[in-house]
Amino acid sequence: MVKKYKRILIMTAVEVEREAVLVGLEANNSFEVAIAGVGPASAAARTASQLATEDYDLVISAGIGGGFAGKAPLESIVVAKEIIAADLGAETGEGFSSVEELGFGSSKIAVDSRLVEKVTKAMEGTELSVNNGSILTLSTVTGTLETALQLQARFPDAAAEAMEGFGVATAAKDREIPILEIRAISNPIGPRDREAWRIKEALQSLRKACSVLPEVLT
Ligand SMILES: O=C(O)c1cccc(C(=O)CC[C@H]2O[C@@H](n3cnc4c(=O)[nH]cnc43)[C@H](O)[C@@H]2O)c1
Repeated sequence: MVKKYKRILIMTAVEVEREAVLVGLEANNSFEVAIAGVGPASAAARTASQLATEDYDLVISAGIGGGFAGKAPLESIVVAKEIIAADLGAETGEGFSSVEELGFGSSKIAVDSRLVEKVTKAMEGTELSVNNGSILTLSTVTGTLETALQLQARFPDAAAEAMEGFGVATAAKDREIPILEIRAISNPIGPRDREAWRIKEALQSLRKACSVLPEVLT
């Protein structure tokens, strides 16, 4: 049985994402939707500021994101099973070393699997395609096939990437508040083709995905 939440903070990177989330939620009073800015540093700082203003019992990082080939098609939704800072570590002659390998802490933040299952099931009840997998946080949008393949090799369970999840999750974890990350896929991860990004369509998917949240979570 998944608990019900009284006050939920949703952080989006930019205003168009915030608007999509708000339309989906239909002005539900249990939710606050705030702007994180682009990238993990801004996201962590702004989430921490927001969490200092009120008692929230759930935090969600939401927005558009890139989908890995064969894992998350355009306009589908990914609900994170785990949130991973994929570029937190060191480049070495033998490849990438994570902060875990370097002995500096953790690049992974866990998500409550029962909560993920409940939210995923509810979203599947709309006509959305919903997948679960790790969502990677990167400060740089992946723009080559080589980097995409390297990321898939390092994180075989990854379904999507975006730029804020780990920042939002770090601020939530600091206050021991549970976290979710939800991404609507706007582009494939790989060779950069900005013209092919389906931002409008992904925002529609994000709106639809968020429409189930009041019933599932509150
Ligand atoms: O086109 C660009 O050069 C560009 C560079 C940085 C950010 C953007 C955005 O559109 C920012 C919006 C937001 O979208 C997320 N996002 C969407 N697709 C991806 C991706 O493939 N990899 C990483 N992040 C992605 C991200 O969370 C941004 O905040 C455009």
